[in-house]
Amino acid sequence: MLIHIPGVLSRHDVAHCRAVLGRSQWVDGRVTAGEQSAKAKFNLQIPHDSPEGRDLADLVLQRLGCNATFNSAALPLRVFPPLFNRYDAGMCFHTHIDNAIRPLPGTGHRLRTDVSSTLFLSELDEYDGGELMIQDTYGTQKVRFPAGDMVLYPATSLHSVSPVTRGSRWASFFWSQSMVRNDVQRTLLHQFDQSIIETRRSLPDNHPAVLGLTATYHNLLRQWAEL
Ligand SMILES: O=C(O)CCC(=O)C(=O)O
Ligand SMILES: [Fe+2]
Repeated sequence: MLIHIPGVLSRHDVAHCRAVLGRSQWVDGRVTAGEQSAKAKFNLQIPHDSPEGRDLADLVLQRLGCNATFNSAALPLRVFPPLFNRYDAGMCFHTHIDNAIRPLPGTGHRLRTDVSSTLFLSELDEYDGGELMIQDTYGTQKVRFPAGDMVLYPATSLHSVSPVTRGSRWASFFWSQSMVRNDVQRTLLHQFDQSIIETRRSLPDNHPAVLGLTATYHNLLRQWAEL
């Protein structure tokens, strides 16, 4: 399922990221692409081992850590340090699938990419085109959100970024390994969590219905989580 998370970064955060990115060295985006996607990828990136890239990745990780919707929807076990990309006019990323397994920089661990994310850093009126096109079971979804907003989608989806025809589209993108690998189970848990939150608006936390729903949520997570 596609999930839109508004306001992951504040306006101040977005301005800070853009100022730092504006004075950073951009390189060909193919540095992190797999064999097939390298042939499909025409964009620019900040190297993740650059000091600017690391500082901004830490900022995004910090904001993700306290974002309740991201934690409920992705149920992250490991998060790849966010990368930063840019598509100037004429740039695009043709249809591809993200690599299933990625080395986690500097850790000796690997990460299975269950959930893909794009966190937008450009406002909608700053560029034309540049839609993230995600193929899911309901057809192709076209995604373009305001700066600071993020989309989560199953990493199993074929996706592309349509050509930018005016301006420049800047974003952060990364992958999460989820405690719950299966997208259907993960989506059910997220919807269940949202229903519990709704129920707690009108019932006290010690109400038997709230206790029962909370117990079932945790027991389902216990059944399905892999650590
Ligand atoms: O720029 C985006 O929104 C997506 C980037 C992407 O699909 C990738 O780098 O694999
Ligand atoms: Fe991708």
